[in-house]
Amino acid sequence: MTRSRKCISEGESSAVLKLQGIEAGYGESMVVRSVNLEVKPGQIVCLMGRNGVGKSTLMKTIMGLIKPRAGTLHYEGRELTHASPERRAHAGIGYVPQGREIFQQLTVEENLLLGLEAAADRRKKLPESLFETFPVLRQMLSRKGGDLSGGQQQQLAIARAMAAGPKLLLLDEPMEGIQPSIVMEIEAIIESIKRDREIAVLLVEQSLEFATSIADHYYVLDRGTIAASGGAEHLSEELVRKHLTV
Ligand SMILES: Nc1ncnc2c1ncn2[C@@H]1O[C@H](COP(=O)(O)OP(=O)(O)OP(=O)(O)O)[C@@H](O)[C@H]1O
Repeated sequence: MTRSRKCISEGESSAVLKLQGIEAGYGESMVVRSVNLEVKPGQIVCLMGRNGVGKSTLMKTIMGLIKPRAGTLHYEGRELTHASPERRAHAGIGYVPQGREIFQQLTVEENLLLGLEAAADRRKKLPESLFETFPVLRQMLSRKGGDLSGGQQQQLAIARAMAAGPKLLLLDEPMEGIQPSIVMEIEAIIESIKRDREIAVLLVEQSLEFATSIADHYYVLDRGTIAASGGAEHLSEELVRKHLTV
């Protein structure tokens, strides 16, 4: 008895993100229901599901942009269920929303410097490692964000979220609306994050092929609840037919 309790508490403390019974929605409508989800340090976790099932709503709830109606959120063992988005960012959660939302009129450098505002150590200088992951951005520091291609803007959005050195990165459909040739560049960036294992990633992604090739773990959301989860090697055709095809 004592032994099993110990195991449970060790499991809890090792998660970088742990959601228990999360419920969230808009006005009268409940979109996300009873969601339990866990991301361990350095893991790549894929959140999958058809359009409109609540993936973005869940990501916004994790970032604190939508207040949960029930449930708890722990980040590195600390409860942040009711913390503001700013507090979560300072704690080490980086977020790249669907559609990127970079500042079109600001330069690449200014966009990146804004990302530093979330840094817990109030650093003023962009880390050199950022340009090792995103070499293309170094040559574009003085260009306006809006002048970059779709793929470069996505890189900028991810780099901005990484500038402050997060421990958890939330990526909401980073490949959406990007040319197939550029998709590979974004995939390579996520692969390099995985290689370093310093940042855990919760990734909304529709491509089964990519999810199976990169993720450690997957969750399938169906009408707001977790319909399936497991090691990414167990993502099956049957599961896809049942929960992912339209
Ligand atoms: N601001 C909002 N106000 C009211 N309802 C919303 C709002 N945003 C989303 N919804 C509704 O919540 C539900 C879930 O939307 P959400 O964007 O979370 O789904 P999703 O799984 O991310 O879909 P997609 O893959 O199309 O982005 C949908 O029915 C949507 O219409």
